[in-house]
Amino acid sequence: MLEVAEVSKSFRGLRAVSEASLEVRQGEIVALIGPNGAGKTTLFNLVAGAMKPDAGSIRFLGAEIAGKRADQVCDAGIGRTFQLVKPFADMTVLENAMVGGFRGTADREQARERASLALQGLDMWALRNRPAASLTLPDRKRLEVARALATQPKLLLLDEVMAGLRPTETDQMVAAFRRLAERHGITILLIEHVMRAVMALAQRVYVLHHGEIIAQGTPQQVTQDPRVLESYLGTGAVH
Ligand SMILES: Nc1ncnc2c1ncn2[C@@H]1O[C@H](COP(=O)(O)OP(=O)(O)OP(=O)(O)O)[C@@H](O)[C@H]1O
Repeated sequence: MLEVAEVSKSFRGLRAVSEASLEVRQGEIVALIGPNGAGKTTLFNLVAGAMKPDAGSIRFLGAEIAGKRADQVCDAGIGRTFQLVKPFADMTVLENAMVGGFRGTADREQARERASLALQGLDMWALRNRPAASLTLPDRKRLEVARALATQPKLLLLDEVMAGLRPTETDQMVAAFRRLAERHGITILLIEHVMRAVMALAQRVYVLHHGEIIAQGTPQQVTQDPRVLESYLGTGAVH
């Protein structure tokens, strides 16, 4: 479904992503892990059209999307969340989710329907009339996912949506993503530091370090890889 091939991106001489390649198949849940500053969000930004790669190719469903604008990538079927969640505070939960629901349509009812489905899928329906400003951090994170889901993506990019959650809250979100994948066939690529979630969710994991993919495999394989232990998991930086 997604094929990232030898993609690079530098910022004034700093090579944030260096010839990185990865692929996500239809129906998979794949995790991208690595230390702070490894280039994970930059790689997401390249896929999602927020930035243009200096080199390399990014194909989605067989079509080249490298260098396309964010709205074009979204229209092609890739939804994303942002690490810093900033809902429209005065709008309700439903209205915030509807912002995603208007992708490719100006029909208010259609947007409401998509947003409602997204909120139900994340067990947030009961909160629909609350102002977003009143939400707790975990609920703001879920709302960010709901907004992305309401765009009805084929591929969902999740950027650290479980950071700051308690273990029980993490488990609830993991269960919600499992349901989404199983019932709605959504494919997920997630950046995550919470290894509890990675181990429970991901079928395959890529490890990024200094912009390079240094390991890939099942969660069990990568967590036993000496390079991964040295650069990341052994550092005590993960939960
Ligand atoms: N727009 C930008 N301009 C300049 N440098 C940037 C920009 N975005 C990212 N960087 C730099 O690129 C490197 C990779 O950053 P990135 O945010 O992609 O890492 P990350 O793996 O997502 O980290 P974290 O886990 O902390 O979110 C860092 O050194 C960062 O400072």
